[in-house]
Amino acid sequence: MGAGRLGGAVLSGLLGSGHAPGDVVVAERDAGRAAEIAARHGVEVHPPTAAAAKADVLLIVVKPQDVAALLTEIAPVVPAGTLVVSLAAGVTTAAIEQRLPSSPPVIRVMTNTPLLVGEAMSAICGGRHAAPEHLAAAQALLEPVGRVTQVAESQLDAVTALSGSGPAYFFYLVDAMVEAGVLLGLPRPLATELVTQTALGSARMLRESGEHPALLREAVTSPAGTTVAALREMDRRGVRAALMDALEAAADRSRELGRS
Ligand SMILES: NC(=O)C1=CN([C@@H]2O[C@H](COP(=O)(O)OP(=O)(O)OC[C@H]3O[C@@H](n4cnc5c(N)ncnc54)[C@H](OP(=O)(O)O)[C@@H]3O)[C@@H](O)[C@H]2O)C=CC1
Ligand SMILES: O=C(O)[C@@H]1CCC=N1
Repeated sequence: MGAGRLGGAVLSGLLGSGHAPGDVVVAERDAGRAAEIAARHGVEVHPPTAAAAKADVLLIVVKPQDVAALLTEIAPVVPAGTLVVSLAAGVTTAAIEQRLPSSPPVIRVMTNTPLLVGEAMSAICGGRHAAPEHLAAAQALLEPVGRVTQVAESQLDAVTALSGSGPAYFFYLVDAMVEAGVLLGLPRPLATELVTQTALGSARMLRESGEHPALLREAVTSPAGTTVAALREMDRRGVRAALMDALEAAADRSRELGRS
């Protein structure tokens, strides 16, 4: 349900990880996107009620503000045994359960767009009617497109602020660093290559060394060198405090979306 930016990525991820196009039905209200998706992926596209009535697993990937209206529309046709998996930020399992009289098991997911390259970070939790096998089913669905961890629902607003929105922060940083490279006189393609490979290499070091990021940072920071000159400037400008405030704002917004 919903094949926008994230829904489209989920669809590509599912098909790329071996789900047959014939096993997937998409509901997308933007007619142009619906036609494009049907043509590109060879999946059936139906209105929400027709799609929901057929689903063993119902993936909700519409904007948080659209979840209530969608659930109201499909509630009469969702079979009792359907596994409902919501990827919407902020919307609680209780809010979803409340709108579905068939009391289906509900799993709430916070994933992120690196799903497109098989490197998603997904966190999942179960609602009132979700049993371990439902969590396992959601985990199996998401594992082919990245890592999956189980969390308490009370942690999901923080998870959203860290890994859900996280790719945007890294892209923002990369964009700013490339711009700095241009300021320093480098051609944009070269600056982009330098920063992208540096981001990839740094991420691999974090994962593969298991070292604390502060130690990895220290190893780059030579006495009276270039790195410490840059880091002092970042500290002077309050970059660390700005990041804390920014992530707090994201978590607050996630909570707010849950109330709308
Ligand atoms: N983008 C991201 O990185 C992440 C997003 N999310 C969550 O994923 C969800 C989707 O986000 P995103 O993909 O960015 O949003 P988009 O607006 O790109 O996609 C949502 C799509 O759902 C369609 N839609 C809305 N209501 C219905 C309906 N009743 N039936 C069928 N289709 C419908 C929308 O159509 P229309 O354009 O007409 O409204 C739109 O195409 C959100 O809940 C968000 O919180 C979670 C983690 C990461
Ligand atoms: O910006 C948003 O609200 C969504 C949720 C996490 C990432 N994108």
